[in-house]
Amino acid sequence: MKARLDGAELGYGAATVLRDVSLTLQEGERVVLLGPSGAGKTTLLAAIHAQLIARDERVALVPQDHGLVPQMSLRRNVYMGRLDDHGAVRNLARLIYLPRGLRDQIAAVLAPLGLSDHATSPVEALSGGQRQRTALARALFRGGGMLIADEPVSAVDAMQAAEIMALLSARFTTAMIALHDVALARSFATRIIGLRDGRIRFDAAADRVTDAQIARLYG
Ligand SMILES: Nc1ncnc2c1ncn2[C@@H]1O[C@H](COP(=O)(O)OP(=O)(O)OP(=O)(O)O)[C@@H](O)[C@H]1O
Repeated sequence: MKARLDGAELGYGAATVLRDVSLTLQEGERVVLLGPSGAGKTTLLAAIHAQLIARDERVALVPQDHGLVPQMSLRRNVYMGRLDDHGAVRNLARLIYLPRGLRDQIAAVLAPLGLSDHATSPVEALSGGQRQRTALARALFRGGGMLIADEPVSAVDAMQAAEIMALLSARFTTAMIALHDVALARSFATRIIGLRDGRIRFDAAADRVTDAQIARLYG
């Protein structure tokens, strides 16, 4: 068992966003969260992330806003996926001078994401799609037992999105990802959770979720 919520109320301060959330996430599941804007997908991802972090599990995270440092190079931002593996002094030294071995490891992650030509560019000079792929590269470089990602392919074209989701599937056996593209969700997920108006509306194996159930989330 990776994570579990049992009748949880999730929200911010006194404001409850999701009520009565019960779910268990098992190793090997690829869960996609679907639901309209504001339904609580980010809130649920944050709750699962907090639980895993509290248990010292290694999680690769792709936040919706990417969480990049704009003034630093793409490859230094990717390096930051492993900051918590080392103390401050070593990190500072590496952020000033990235040793050859690490540059090579980062290059291997950049290549399949089409970012090789931009390794030394500052993130602020990248396009929206390139920034999103930088955040994905950082997650791949970090690795770990689970991926948590919030709309990780919203800024790339459909072809790239499918390729990236396949890459993520190959690298992470367990994942929870918020998506808005239903077709992509169906091709990636082993399980789909539908959220609407502060509640889980359905939670089932992907091949058992009907198009009508999904349409009702957005209707
Ligand atoms: N930091 C916060 N403080 C207070 N309320 C918040 C905060 N973050 C989100 N909310 C509220 O919680 C609700 C759910 O937001 P959340 O970001 O989880 O939805 P979402 O399904 O991820 O939406 P989107 O698809 O637009 O990213 C919204 O009503 C939002 O306004």
